[in-house]
Amino acid sequence: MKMQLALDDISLADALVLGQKVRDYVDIFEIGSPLIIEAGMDAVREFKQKFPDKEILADTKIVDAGEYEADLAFNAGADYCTVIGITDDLTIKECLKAAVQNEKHVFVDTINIQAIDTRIPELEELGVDHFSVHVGVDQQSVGKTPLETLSEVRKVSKNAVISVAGGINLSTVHEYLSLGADILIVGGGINHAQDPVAAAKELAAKVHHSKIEAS
Ligand SMILES: O=C([C@H](O)CO)[C@H](O)[C@H](O)COP(=O)(O)O
Repeated sequence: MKMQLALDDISLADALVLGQKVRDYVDIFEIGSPLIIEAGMDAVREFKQKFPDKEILADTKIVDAGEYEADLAFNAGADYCTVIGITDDLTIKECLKAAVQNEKHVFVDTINIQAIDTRIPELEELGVDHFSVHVGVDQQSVGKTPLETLSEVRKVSKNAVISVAGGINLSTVHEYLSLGADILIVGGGINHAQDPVAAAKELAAKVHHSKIEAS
């Protein structure tokens, strides 16, 4: 299992400093949506340049102009971008087209998909093979977690790469280790920890010792 660090409510300068300190523990650096809004694709470019041995995910959360926006992320050096699963199939297909052209990948974010059992097969029919099971920060504030959706997606997905995100931290990580995700995403659980480097180290030890390997 891989660990992805989501860099969300942090400045680009601070993110680069944190990235340097935790680089040994992190497999994928995620340039989070708030950081993209603040710093744009320069954040992706800077991370790719400073950490060429790491995978970079741009959490673009695309909802329209799929090919154009996905290209922005790939051209900046992202290995992955994200598109919202409840958006139009045309947009999903345009993102997939950009991914194929750039030899990169698109994660479809499951945020707010109501019917997992029908939407996941529909998306796989379009060619989707990467899902990010995600409960956003606003839904987390009313007690939601991605646990149930992760089990559902694992059950209905044919063979996709699956990541999981939404309030995962040192106290809750054990609940996710055996549920079949390939990538565990942590944002606040590291960034907001009292000691972010120690939290990253401890989380990585658990995640990397989990039996499930990312493809
Ligand atoms: O995608 C995210 C969210 O929508 C804010 O952009 C976060 O990166 C994701 O939820 C992981 O962060 P935590 O929930 O703080 O672990």
